Parts: sequence; C-alpha cells; structure tokens
Amino acid sequence: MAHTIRWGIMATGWIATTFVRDLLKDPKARNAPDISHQITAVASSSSQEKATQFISTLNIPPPCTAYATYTDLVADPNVDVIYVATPHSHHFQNVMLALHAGKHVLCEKAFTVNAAQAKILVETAREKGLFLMEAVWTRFFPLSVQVRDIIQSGEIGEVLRTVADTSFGDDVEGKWGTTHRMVNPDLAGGALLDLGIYSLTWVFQTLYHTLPKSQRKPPTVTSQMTPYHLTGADESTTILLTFPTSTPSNDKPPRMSHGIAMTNIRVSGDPDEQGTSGPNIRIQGTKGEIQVFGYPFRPTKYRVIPKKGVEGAGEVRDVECGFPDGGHGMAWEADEVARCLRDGKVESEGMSWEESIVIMEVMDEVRRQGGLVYPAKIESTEYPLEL
Ligand SMILES: NC(=O)C1=CN([C@@H]2O[C@H](COP(=O)(O)OP(=O)(O)OC[C@H]3O[C@@H](n4cnc5c(N)ncnc54)[C@H](OP(=O)(O)O)[C@@H]3O)[C@@H](O)[C@H]2O)C=CC1
Ligand SMILES: O=C1OC[C@@H](O)[C@H](O)[C@H]1O
Repeated sequence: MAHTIRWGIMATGWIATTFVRDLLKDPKARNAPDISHQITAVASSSSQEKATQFISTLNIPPPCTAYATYTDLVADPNVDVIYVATPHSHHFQNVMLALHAGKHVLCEKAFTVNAAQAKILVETAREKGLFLMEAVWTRFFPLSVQVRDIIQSGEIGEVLRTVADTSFGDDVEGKWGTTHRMVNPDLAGGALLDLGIYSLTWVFQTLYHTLPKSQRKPPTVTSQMTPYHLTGADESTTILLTFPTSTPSNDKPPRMSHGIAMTNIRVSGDPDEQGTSGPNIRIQGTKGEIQVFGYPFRPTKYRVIPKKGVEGAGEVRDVECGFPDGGHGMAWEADEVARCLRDGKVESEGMSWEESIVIMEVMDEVRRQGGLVYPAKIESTEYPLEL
C-alpha cells in the first residue's frame, strides 16, 4: 500500500509550478510505487484568485483549497508538509511560520540568508519533532546517488579534487535588470545563493558527504566575488575549499582535498548547450575521474574514466540518466520527504541539517570575504518580523 502525504504549496511562482507538475506525475513511472503525493492546499500571498488559478491551470485534483495568506495555509489540518517556494529572503520567516503551526517543511534552496537563521530553523524543528529539509533536489537524482556510490566503492580511488561550475551566460542587465530575485539584494539575490549552491553541492557531495561521518570536517575557504554594477549582488563567485580527508596519525600524514566551486551569470559553463566545452563537473580521484554533464542542478549524464595503468581498471563508460516519469526531476526529493515522514524521521540522510548548516557557513564566509551584505531585515534572526 502506497504511503500518501498531503502537500501545502506556499507561493505560486516559477518553481512552485515546476514542483507541482512533478508531484502530479505517477510515482510508479519512476519506480516509486511505495509513495503517493496529494496536493491539498495552495496559498498565494498576492491573492486567493492567484492560488485558485494555479490550482486550475495545473489541474490539481480536488480537494485542494486556495488560500490568500500563508498563515491560513499552515493552519490547514488537511496538510502534512509545506513546500516553501518563496525567494531566499523570505525562507526564514516562512519556515518558522510553518514549524510553529506544527507542519513539516521542505524549503527551497538557498535554505536561508545566513547560517544563523538556518541553525534556528533546525533547532525549532528539533524541539517540535518536525521534519525539515532544504530542497536541494539534485542530491536525490539517481545520478547523484550513483556517483556517490561509485566514490564510496573506491573505484576512482581517493577523491582529492572536485571542480564544479554552475554558470549562465546571460545578458545580465537585459534579462535580470535590477528587481528580479536573481540579482535583487532585497530578495537575497546573486549568483552565489542562487546557483553557486549547486557547485557547492557537488563539492560537498563528493568531498564531504562520501567520507565517514567522523571524518567530515568543515573546509577552509578562499574566494573572490564580482558585484553586479547595478545592484551590488554578486554576478560571479569563485571559491576554493580545502577539506581534511582523514585524521592524521603516525603512519598517515594529513592529506587535503580541494573543491573549486564556480558560478557566473555573465559567462556560460556550456555556451552551446551541447556539452562541447566539456563537463561542468570533474571529480578527480587517485584511480580515475568521474565527469558530470548537463547543468549541475539537473545533470543528465556521467562518465567514469579509469586511470591508465591501474590494475583491474575497466573501460571508459558513459551512463545516461533520464527522467523516467517525464518530469523535471523534482519528484525524487518529494519521494524522499514522503519516505522520511513514513519512517518517522525528522531529517534526511541525503541532505542533513548539519550539512545544510556547514554549507550556509561557507556561503557566509564567502560573502564576508566578498563584502556582500544583505539588508538587515532579511539577515535578521528575529521572528516574527514583517518583511
Ligand atoms: N530547485 C530549483 O530548481 C529552483 C529553485 N528555486 C528557488 O525557489 C525560490 C523561488 O524562486 P522562483 O519560483 O523562481 O521565484 P518566483 O519569483 O517565480 O516566485 C516566488 C514567489 O514567492 C512569492 N513571494 C512572496 N513574497 C515575495 C516577494 N517579496 N517577492 C517576490 N515573491 C514573493 C510569490 O508567490 P505568491 O504571490 O503566490 O505568494 C512569488 O510568485 C527561490 O528560493 C529559488 O532559489 C528557483 C528556481 C529553480
Ligand atoms: O535553483 C535553480 O536552478 C535552476 C535555475 O534555472 C534557477 O535559476 C535556479 O534558481
């Protein structure tokens, strides 16, 4: 018998639309017959009509209630879990609202504006015994799971370097202007929090998450940022992260791995969108390399290249990873939420509270080094606060 969870959708923008389309796909098509998703409520802070329109345009089956406020949404007894799909600036206030109403939460990336906010969310979820996860959907792709498994199997040896680039070659002024959430400091915009998080995800998935828990240590960070001249949010950020790979002992000298996380909204990592310029992600181990193709947030293929001369090394292999339910790829993270709720878990092993906080701390440090400060209201840890 499939385990059903009932979703409340907070906000009706672009990603809420994409997420809901994926939730409505048949889980059996992606081999998840143990799960079933229902959307029982939608709220738009703009108007109830907008929520009603969202429900009808996306053909969400009844019963599904349309609300004009997020406060009404989180009070709905027919909702188990809230999907927070507002801009980064609002995540802290919106997640607190849901947790205080006793609801489980899946919150879009970037989790919060800063690590202090993330820590309060986690403490609140812990105190209330509620599930909470940052919606880093890519981590739940079968492709990501396979890449982590290959690393942990030792096939490419000790992984000592990962290079990840999440970049769009946009006409920044023409496409994003000054008010779009991508570049607007009032909405905690900028390349780092919006796209850099994916480069960091690949660095963390491959150099941190794959180590035994006792060996995972926060990295040291060196970075550079280029501000967008019209708003001051970053249009480009490059980060060098250094992780200890093991605890040094008499017979084992300390060793470091390096992660290079890049993001840019003015130059592209894949200009012809055909992969001609090579992979966006390279994971380099002592016995070989894994390359990942496609946008780092939605990769479609990986290649394993064994190092020449290594005993037992196989052939180069390409693995295509598609979207069997015909969706965008967001349902896998929703399935993870459903399974965690079914199993009584308050956090997911795939995107743990601790790892979300360490990544937020890295982004805090990068912003400190780059001098990027957001308005005090959205950096605040006060709750409730009118934004
Ligand atoms: N996982 C992924 O692939 C992606 C994730 N994202 C993340 O999702 C979040 C939302 O992004 P996206 O959907 O593209 O953004 P949109 O601007 O398209 O939608 C955001 C929605 O948030 C609500 N909202 C509430 N307060 C505000 C405010 N002050 N200003 C603007 N909107 C507000 C609005 O919905 P309403 O009026 O209905 O309340 C609005 O439609 C971000 O955190 C972003 O990083 C974005 C794109 C892809
Ligand atoms: O999270 C994201 O991933 C997909 C991108 O298109 C989007 O801008 C970003 O917010």
